[in-house]
Amino acid sequence: MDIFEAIYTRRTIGLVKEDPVPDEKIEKILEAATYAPNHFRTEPWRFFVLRGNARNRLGEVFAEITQENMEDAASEENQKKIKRIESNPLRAPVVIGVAVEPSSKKNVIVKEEYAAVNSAIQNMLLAAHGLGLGAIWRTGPICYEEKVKQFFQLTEKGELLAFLYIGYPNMKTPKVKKTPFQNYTKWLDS
Ligand SMILES: Cc1cc2nc3c(=O)[nH]c(=O)nc-3n(C[C@H](O)[C@H](O)[C@H](O)COP(=O)(O)O)c2cc1C
Repeated sequence: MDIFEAIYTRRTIGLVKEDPVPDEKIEKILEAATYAPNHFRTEPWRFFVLRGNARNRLGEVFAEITQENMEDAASEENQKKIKRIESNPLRAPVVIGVAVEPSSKKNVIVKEEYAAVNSAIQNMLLAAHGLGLGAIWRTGPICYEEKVKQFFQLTEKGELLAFLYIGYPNMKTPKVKKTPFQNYTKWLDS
């Protein structure tokens, strides 16, 4: 796929089939991630490929966090919400957690470590699209909870930046209207 075709036709695909994704495709996505720019070549990305029951284990962590943050977790409505959130990681056959582990090398600016990982994530989304897969980048406050960090055994400085839910698309590609770049651009020539 031509690079511009990939960029212009990639859309967030929130609904995917349960069909498994071959390891080779997952590996290509991970490899694409590692080609992202990263200042001082710190390679601050960490990947966690969750499939099968690992997704249930993540769901249990989501449920615990949700429950702890509720005033009345026992109410019928809240119990339903907890169950729904617990099942969230089952929405795709593959969930890749992408985290940043900022390097402690001299001169490294932490913000830039985040920038590198976010660039890697975009590479992953484009690679998934190029391989005929659908993907959605999911976050929300739960992403940044201590228990999620513990689940992935991140260091104190580490942070989970994305859950990429990946599978074969099970929805029509949404149409989006993009704001022309002119609206956000100033050309400075002198
Ligand atoms: C940092 C980040 C976090 C996101 N988190 C979510 C999320 O939690 N749930 C969701 O539905 N989409 C999430 N998205 C995806 C955006 O909603 C999506 O990219 C946006 O709607 C534009 O659609 P497009 O990707 O098809 O252009 C996230 C995107 C980014 C960059």
